[in-house]
Amino acid sequence: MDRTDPVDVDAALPAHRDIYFGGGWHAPVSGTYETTMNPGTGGTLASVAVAGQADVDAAVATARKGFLEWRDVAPLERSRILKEIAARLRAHGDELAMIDAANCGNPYTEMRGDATIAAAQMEFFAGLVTEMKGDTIPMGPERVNMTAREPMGVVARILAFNHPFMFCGGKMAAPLAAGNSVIIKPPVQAPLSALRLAELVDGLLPDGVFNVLPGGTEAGAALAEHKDVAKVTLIGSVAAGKAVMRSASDTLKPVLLELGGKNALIGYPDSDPARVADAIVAGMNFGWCGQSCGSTSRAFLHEDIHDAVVERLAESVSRYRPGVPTDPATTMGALVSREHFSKVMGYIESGKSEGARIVAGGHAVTDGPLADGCFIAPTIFADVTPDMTIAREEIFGPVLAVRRWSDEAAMLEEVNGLDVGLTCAIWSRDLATAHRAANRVEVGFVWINEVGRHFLGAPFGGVKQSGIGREEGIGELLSFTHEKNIHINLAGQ
Ligand SMILES: NC(=O)c1ccc[n+]([C@@H]2O[C@H](COP(=O)([O-])OP(=O)(O)OC[C@H]3O[C@@H](n4cnc5c(N)ncnc54)[C@H](O)[C@@H]3O)[C@@H](O)[C@H]2O)c1
Repeated sequence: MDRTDPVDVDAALPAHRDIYFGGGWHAPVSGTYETTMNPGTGGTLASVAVAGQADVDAAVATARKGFLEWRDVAPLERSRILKEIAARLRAHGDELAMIDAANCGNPYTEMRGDATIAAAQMEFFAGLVTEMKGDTIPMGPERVNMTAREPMGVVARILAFNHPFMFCGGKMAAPLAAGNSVIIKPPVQAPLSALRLAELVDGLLPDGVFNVLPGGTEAGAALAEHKDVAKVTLIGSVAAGKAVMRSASDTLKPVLLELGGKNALIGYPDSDPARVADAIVAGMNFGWCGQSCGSTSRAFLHEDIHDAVVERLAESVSRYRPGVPTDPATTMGALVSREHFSKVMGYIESGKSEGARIVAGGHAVTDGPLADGCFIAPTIFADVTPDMTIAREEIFGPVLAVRRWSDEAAMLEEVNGLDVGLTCAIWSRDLATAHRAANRVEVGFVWINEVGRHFLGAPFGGVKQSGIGREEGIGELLSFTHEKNIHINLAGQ
């Protein structure tokens, strides 16, 4: 099946809407189900179980049993099974992409890429199973002292809504490769692709090794608090990150937090205005409505190039036009929910009322088939000042704030002036200038003359309140292990 003939949404949806753990499907103990929406049509897609404390307890117990079996599976056998999962993800990429397009509003064609990335992440970590290596410490002929890396136990992964399937498929990879069992808590707005993944993977792993608990804050908090969850991770907002860390503190479990950002793209005076304009648009991830933690949503343009760049932005952004997310021709989708749509529209109104100048967009889109969906035109504000709300808060929507600068030190101070620090893109023909700036920006990931891309193997994560820990490289695998030191006295008996 190719992109001109995508699968039917209804046919792609999972048959199961309950909670998946212990290798089977379970109705929620409370009997609670909630409808999940199609933000492109405003219609209802399905009614999905909401896991509560009792479901979390039952799931963790089966995950613990699954772990005890999985940790003893030989590494290369674990690798073989993970590669089989990856093959299923690739084989079902069309339907998974269609589920996400319908459930979270991102364009089908972009989500097709997400399914491929999830499979690639699975293959990447499957290839690293033998890299959980320890050390030996010289102790002379009578003693052996060594460290071994062991899996931790049950790992809970709580996920954000912007790439539902890619996060579910990709983030289970490292903990499973290291020999842990995994409980996925998919995003409350878009749980359906995770349920489909459970259907696809069912039977490949020992029971309880992979589990999916749809639900909201109660399920997330119960996982973070649970004494038999060895590590909890979150992809989500700064506020949720703080809540998860607080919940985890009662049992002193480690956390891995991938949180929000308000990232800068810096244009130096020697850079090419046309390239910078294209980079600004690309870095915003307008395809999925700017709903990306790494979006460079603050553009700092030197006064020598500011006007030349800004005058190109409207044309550069014109290739993104909101459309029906499930249509393969669509270049820009819908925001994930009516609630989030209203929040983003509120930010746009604040930009207008606080005196910023609209260069593009600034309004909802309701033409024809988009009438009942959550669509907003790609929006660019110029003449933004540092005190404006749109210059300071993560909007997580298709809204870009352009700043003009002349003094490098003052510009860098402003770039670093927020409590978050995830990514930064730097544009200059002079690598010394760019490298000096890369050195000074307080973030975890820097692009020079590039923007937006992730590179499998390169560690991704934030500093300050953008998070704790790194993903997408070998460090992610090792972060799901702990070191045990074993000392042997060969002459002891
Ligand atoms: N750094 C990254 O890699 C990355 C990637 C994608 C998204 N994000 C961030 O995610 C945010 C957007 O996603 P969102 O709206 O789904 O975020 P969110 O914080 O509202 O929710 C994220 C997840 O956390 C759960 N959750 C919320 N409160 C919780 C609590 N108190 N205890 C336990 N679980 C809780 C939610 O149910 C959901 O599954 C943005 O801030 C974005 O920057 C970060």
